[in-house]
Amino acid sequence: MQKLLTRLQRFRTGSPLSFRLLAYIIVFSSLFTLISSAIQIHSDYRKDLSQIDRRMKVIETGYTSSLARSLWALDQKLLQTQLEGILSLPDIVHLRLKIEPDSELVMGTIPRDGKTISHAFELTHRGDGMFTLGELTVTADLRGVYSDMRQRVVEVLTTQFLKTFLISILIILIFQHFVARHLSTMASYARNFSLNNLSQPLKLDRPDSPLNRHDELAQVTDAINQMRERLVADVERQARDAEEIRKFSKAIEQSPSSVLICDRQWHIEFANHKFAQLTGFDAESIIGKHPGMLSEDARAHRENRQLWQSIRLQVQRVGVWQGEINSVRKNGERFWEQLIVTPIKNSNGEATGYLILGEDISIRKRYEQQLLRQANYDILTGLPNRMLALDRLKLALAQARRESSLVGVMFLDLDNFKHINDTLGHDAGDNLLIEAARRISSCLRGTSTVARLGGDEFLVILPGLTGPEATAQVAERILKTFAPPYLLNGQEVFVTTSIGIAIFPNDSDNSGTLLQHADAAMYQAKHKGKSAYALFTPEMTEVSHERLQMESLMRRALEQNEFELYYQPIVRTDSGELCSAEALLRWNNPGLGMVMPDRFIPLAEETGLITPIGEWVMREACFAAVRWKETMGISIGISVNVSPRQFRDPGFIFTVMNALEASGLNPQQLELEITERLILDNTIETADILRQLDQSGVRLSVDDFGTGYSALSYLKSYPFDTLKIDKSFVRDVMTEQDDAALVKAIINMAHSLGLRVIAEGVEEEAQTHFLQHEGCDYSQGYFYSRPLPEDAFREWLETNHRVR
Ligand SMILES: Nc1nc2c(ncn2[C@@H]2O[C@@H]3COP(=O)(O)O[C@H]4[C@@H](O)[C@H](n5cnc6c(=O)[nH]c(N)nc65)O[C@@H]4COP(=O)(O)O[C@H]3[C@H]2O)c(=O)[nH]1
Repeated sequence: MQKLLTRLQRFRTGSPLSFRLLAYIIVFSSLFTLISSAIQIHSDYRKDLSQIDRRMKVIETGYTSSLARSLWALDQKLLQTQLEGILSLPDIVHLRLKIEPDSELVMGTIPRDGKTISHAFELTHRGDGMFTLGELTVTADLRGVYSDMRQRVVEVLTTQFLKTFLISILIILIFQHFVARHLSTMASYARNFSLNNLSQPLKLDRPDSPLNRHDELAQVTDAINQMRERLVADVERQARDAEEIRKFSKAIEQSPSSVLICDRQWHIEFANHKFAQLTGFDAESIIGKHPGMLSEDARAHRENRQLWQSIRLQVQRVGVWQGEINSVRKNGERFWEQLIVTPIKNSNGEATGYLILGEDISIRKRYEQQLLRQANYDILTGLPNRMLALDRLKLALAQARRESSLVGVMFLDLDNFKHINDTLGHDAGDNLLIEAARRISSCLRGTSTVARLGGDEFLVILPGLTGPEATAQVAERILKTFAPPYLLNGQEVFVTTSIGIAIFPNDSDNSGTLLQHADAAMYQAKHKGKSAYALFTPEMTEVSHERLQMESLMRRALEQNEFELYYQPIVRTDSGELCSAEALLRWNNPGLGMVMPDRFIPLAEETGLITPIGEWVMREACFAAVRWKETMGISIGISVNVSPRQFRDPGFIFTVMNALEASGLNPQQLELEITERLILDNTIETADILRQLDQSGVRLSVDDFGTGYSALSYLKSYPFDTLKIDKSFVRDVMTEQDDAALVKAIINMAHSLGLRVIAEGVEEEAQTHFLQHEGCDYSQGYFYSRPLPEDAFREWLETNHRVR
C-alpha cells in the first residue's frame, strides 16, 4: 500500500499526465460504475417489489378460496390459523379482513414510518349465487427491500470503487511503463536538447521488438531523431556557411586591394583596412558617403561628379567599369588608383549594391612615366634623346613646309671628349656632358630643341628661321658659351665643340639626310681646327664618305697585312749613343697610300680596332728587337705606344706578357709609352695594371708630358721610369723663354723624382746643346733620324751603331 502511495505521489508530482489520467479514469469509471450499479440496484429493487407483488398475488390465489370457505363456515379458528399463516409470510406485516357486513379482523401492525405496500382482494362464495363474504387487505412492509437495496448500494459502490481504483492503478502502471516514462524521456531529451549534444540520438529504454519498432512512440522517436539529424545538417551547413562568410570577410578585410561595398544608392556600407591605409580615411567616418565625395576638396568633387556619373552608367550598361583614376587622399595628396567597379547581384540578378576594388598604382605610374621619359629623354642630361629629337625634327620640317620657313639642324660634338672621359674618368665625363647640355640650352630660345644623340653628340633644331644666317649666329653663341673653362675633378679644363650645320630645305628636305649633312659639316668643322662651325656644302658628303670608307678598310687592314712598324732611334743626349727605338705605326693601304697614325689611330680607338692592332704592334716590336740582337748583335730597348682604350682592355697585360714570351725579349728592354692623360684617370685599375707591368720588369714612360693637365703629383705614386717631354715644348726651346723654362723645370722635377727624361722632337743641333746643358738624359727627333721602316732602320743601325 505504502508503495502504491509513493507511486501515486510520484505520479502526482513527477507525472502529472499519469496522475490526471488516474483521476480521470477513477472519476469516469466511478461514474460509470455508479450509473451501472444504480441501474442494477434499481432493477434489483424492482425485482424485490415485483416479488412482493407476486407474493400478494400468490396469497390471493392461494388463500382466497380457503379463507372464503372458513368465512362461509364461520370457522374462526381456521380463519385465524390461515391469517396467521399469511402473516408469517416474508414482508407481510398487516392483515385487515373486513367481514360482511360490518365486522373486521385485524392482525399485525403497520410500521409507522416505514413504506408499505397493500393489496386487497374479495372473498366470495360460489353457491347458488355469488356471495361476497368480505375483503382481505394484505400489507407488506418494504423496509426489508429498502434495507437490502441500501446494503447492495454500499456493497456495489465499495467493490466497484475498489475495482475501478485498482484497475486504474494497473492501467496507470502499464501506461507509465509503456508510455509515460518514455514521454518523460522524450521531454527530458527535448529539454536538454542543445547544439552541444546534437550528436546523441534519442533512445527509449525498451526492447527493440518488431512491435515496439512500429508503434507511435517509435514514430515520435524517429521523428525527433530525424528532426535532430536535419538540425545537425542545418547546423553543419550553417557552420560551413559561417566559416565561408568568415573566410570571405577576412579575405576582404585583409585584401591587398582596397575594397568598398556600396548600397544600391552608392552609399558606402563597408570599407576594408587597405582602403583606410591607402586613402587615410577612417572606415567608420565614410560609411553612408558617396565614394567620389570623400575628400573635402571642392575641385576633386567637381572632377569626381562627372567621373562617377560615367562609372555608374557604364556599370549599369556593361556590368563593369575598369580604369585608372587620380584620387585624393585625406591629407589632400593625390595618387593613382586602378579601380574595378562591379554590381553585387542577388539571386534574381538585381543589383543590390556595388563592389569597388582599388589598387595603388602610383609606383607603376611613376615607373611608366619614367619609362616614357627614358624612352624619350636622355637620363644624364634630361635632354630629349635621339628618338624624340627625330620626332621633333619631323614636326619642325612639317611646320616649315606649311609656313615656308627654314629649319636649321646643328650637329655638335665635344672636342676631345673621349680623351677627357678616358683620362679624368667617367664621372668627370658625365659632369662635362651635363654642363655642356646646360650651356648649349642657354643659347637657344623656347621653340628650339636641343637633344643628346648619344656619347658627346648633341643635336640642335632651330625651327621657323627666315634665313640661313641665323644658324651661324646661334653656332657662334654656342662656341662662345664653351669658352670659359669647365671645372672637372677640381681642375679647370677647356673644352670646345665643333658644330656642323645643315638647313632645310636648302640642303635637303628629308630629316635623315639633313642629319647626315650636319654630321658631315661637323667633321669638316673639326678639321678646320677645333671650336669651329661649318655649314654644309655638297663636297662634304665626300669627306664623310671617306671616313666611312676608311673605317671599313681599316677593319680589313690587319688581315691584308697593311700595317707596318717604323722605328725611330732614341739616343743619349750627351753622347749621341743609341739606347733604344720607338716603334711607330704606319698603315700602308693600296688605295689610301701611306696613312699616318694621327689620321687613323683616333678612328681605331673609336671603333675599338685599336685592341687587335695594338696587339699586333706589341708582338711585332718585341720580335724586331730580338731580331736586331740575333742578326746584328745590337741589344737595344724598344718603346711601344699604348693608347688609353688599349690599356684598359682586360687582356692588355696578357697581350704584353704573351708578346714577351713569344719573342723571348727581356722585359727590361720593353718600354710602354703611356700618355699623361691616361694616368690622370687615377683609378685603382690603372694603378694596378701599372704595378703589375712594373713587377714583370717592363719599363714605363709617360708620353707627351706637358700636353695634359700637368699634374705632377701622380708621377710619384706610379712606377714610371721615364718621362717624355712633348715635342711641342722642345720645338721652341731656343726661341720661347717660357718653353725653355718649362723644359728646364720638367727635367729638374723628373730627376728629383728619380725619373729619366727623353726630349721628343729634337730637330736642331742647338736644341741638343740646350738639352745637354739642362741634363736631359735622352733625345729623339729628326735631328737624329726620322722614323724608318725596319730595313732602313737596320741600315741606320749599321752606320750609327754607337750603342751604349
Ligand atoms: N715634328 C716632329 N715630329 C717628330 C720628330 N721626331 C719624331 N716625331 C714624331 O713625333 C711622334 C712621336 O710619337 P708620339 O708622341 O708617341 O705620338 C704618336 C703616337 O701617339 C701615335 N702612335 C704612333 N704609333 C702608335 C702605335 O703603335 N700605337 C699607338 N697607340 N699610338 C701610336 O701616333 C702619334 C704620331 O705618330 P707619328 O706620326 O709617327 O709621329 C711621331 C714621330 O714621327 C721631330 O723631330 N719633329
